[in-house]
Amino acid sequence: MRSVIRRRVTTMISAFLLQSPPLSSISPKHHQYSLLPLTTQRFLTASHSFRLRTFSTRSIPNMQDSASVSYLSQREAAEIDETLMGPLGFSVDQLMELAGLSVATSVAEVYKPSEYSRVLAICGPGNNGGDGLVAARHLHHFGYKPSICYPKRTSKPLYTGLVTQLESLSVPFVSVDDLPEDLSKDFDVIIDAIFGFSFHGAPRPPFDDIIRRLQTLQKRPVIVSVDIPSGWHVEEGDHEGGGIKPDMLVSLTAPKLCAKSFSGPHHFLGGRFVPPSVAEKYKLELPSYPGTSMCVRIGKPPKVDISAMRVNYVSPELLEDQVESDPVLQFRKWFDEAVAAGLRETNAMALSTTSKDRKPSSRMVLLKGFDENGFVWFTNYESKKGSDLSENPFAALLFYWEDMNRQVRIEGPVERISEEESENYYHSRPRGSQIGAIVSKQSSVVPGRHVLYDEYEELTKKYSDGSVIPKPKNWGGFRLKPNLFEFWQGQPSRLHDRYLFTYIAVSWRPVRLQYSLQEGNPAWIIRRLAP
Ligand SMILES: NC(=O)C1=CN([C@@H]2O[C@H](COP(=O)(O)OP(=O)(O)OC[C@H]3O[C@@H](n4cnc5c(N)ncnc54)[C@H](OP(=O)(O)O)[C@@H]3O)[C@@H](O)[C@H]2O)[C@H](O)CC1
Ligand SMILES: Cc1cc2nc3c(=O)[nH]c(=O)nc-3n(C[C@H](O)[C@H](O)[C@H](O)COP(=O)(O)O)c2cc1C
Ligand SMILES: Cc1ncc(COP(=O)(O)O)c(C=O)c1O
Ligand SMILES: [K+]
Repeated sequence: MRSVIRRRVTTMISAFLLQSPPLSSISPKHHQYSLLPLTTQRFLTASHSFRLRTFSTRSIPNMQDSASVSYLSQREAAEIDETLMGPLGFSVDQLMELAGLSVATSVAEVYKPSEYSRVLAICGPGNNGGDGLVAARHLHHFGYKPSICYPKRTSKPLYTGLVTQLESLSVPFVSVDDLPEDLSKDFDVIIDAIFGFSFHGAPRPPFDDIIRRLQTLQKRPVIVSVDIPSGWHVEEGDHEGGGIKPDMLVSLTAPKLCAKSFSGPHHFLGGRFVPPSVAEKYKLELPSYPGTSMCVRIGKPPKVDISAMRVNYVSPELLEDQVESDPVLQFRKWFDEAVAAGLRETNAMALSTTSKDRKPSSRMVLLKGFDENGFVWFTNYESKKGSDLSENPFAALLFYWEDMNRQVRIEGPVERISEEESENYYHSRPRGSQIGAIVSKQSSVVPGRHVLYDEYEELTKKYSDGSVIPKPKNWGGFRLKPNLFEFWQGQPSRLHDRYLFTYIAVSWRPVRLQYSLQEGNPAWIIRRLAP
């Protein structure tokens, strides 16, 4: 019996894959690099002079050209939905869960709960409304305070289950009559989950009135539309004008044709469940999703007002008795925490040097070790920083661990490490990087990339037998011996915690200290600084 069912399902899937004609209106533009991820394609088309390189998906924003993403008609959207839930074995609950999660993660990418906690999800009678219920549940778990307006409930177990789940989280349900006239007083974000791709005709009560209120609000919360801005024609968009103007649209599976006329700042796609067979069959051009994310930004990068860009840092307080008396220990603690938090390149630091004419310059380098003797990095001694340091052997290091609202400054004299230490480190590096260090006369002018590549190829051949690649004399490490540290922990309203550690020769004793010497490490003086 089971094998008969399996055979039937297999036949259905093959029939679906082989027979259904591709959707005419979504035929992709011919693309020279169509087998590459879209991000790479864009990179290649934009700049042919660069060689192909792979990006870590976490490292570049996924902003796709809207032209390179497929749009679906109403019929096509419904057909894909049926296919997913038919031969491809998905259930509606599953797709709704994935859709709602994609909406919640998209909201969380743009509207942080610290500023946009009060969310109202207005849910319609169909699956679009169900997506709104699921999104509200996830937003609750992400730290938002959602409320639900769900005037036309259905009695299907899927929906009653979603309502029960929200009620068990004490998420309030508000009736249309109880909604405040001015929605911006009570809500920071409105999730428009009223109508999705099955909307037709003109909105009927009570949704006509709700949509009218969303259109006409003067001062309003941000509006996030799920799949379709409610009231818009699924293909023509806001063809009569005067429809709602969402700030964010989260398209599901693939954007519908109406999304072409979406001009708001944030267009996201949540469809990280579309099997490749569906994308291939319907010739869908879909962006790649970054990392483990359920959503990806599509459309044009948002226009930003740089002067209004700011983050209000919210962190646990850092009080006097919480900082270590030994700054190297304190650094280790924060460094370990940053590594544990999964920050990328925790050891990347800005290194500032000055030349003999006292002009400063900064660049990033990688910290390769630290202890009570100092902080070590490697470079070319004949580079700009190398010559600066021979002219003025003092430097400043700066770490910024953004996700943790933390900054560390370190200053002090610098010296070269021993040849032996440099040799050891050099030979621990990948062979390609060792050859790279020979090839690069760092900070000198190069006529073109080919010069570097030619020499690199030549040396790669030369050392292809695995023999030792000699370290160039001018390549090695520097060690900064700190006489100053500052640990900075971002706090709300710019009232940050800052602790300055200064190294005082033991023979010298300051008279008035704002913060006393601590036992065990008499040489370091710790003072709190005003932010
Ligand atoms: N694979 C996917 O793309 C997924 C999509 N999901 C979400 O599902 C919606 C589509 O859901 P569906 O249930 O088919 O339709 P809607 O939510 O758009 O709404 C249908 C209900 O709305 C009523 N309706 C339609 N027009 C009107 C109107 N003018 N006024 C009032 N009410 C209207 C309709 O009633 P009818 O009596 O008119 O039939 C229905 O009750 C899609 O957009 C996604 O959000 C899945 O959740 C995940 C997978
Ligand atoms: C994250 C990051 C880490 C880097 N690490 C090093 C490094 O450890 N050593 C190095 O010589 N250059 C490193 N670089 C390159 C430098 O920033 C810089 O371009 C190069 O050293 C030349 O600098 P200079 O001309 O000021 O000497 C790094 C760049 C980045 C973005
Ligand atoms: C030119 C150069 N040298 C050295 C380094 C240090 O890193 P590693 O020794 O891990 O290659 C970097 C890191 O980006 C670099 O760009
Ligand atoms: K909607």
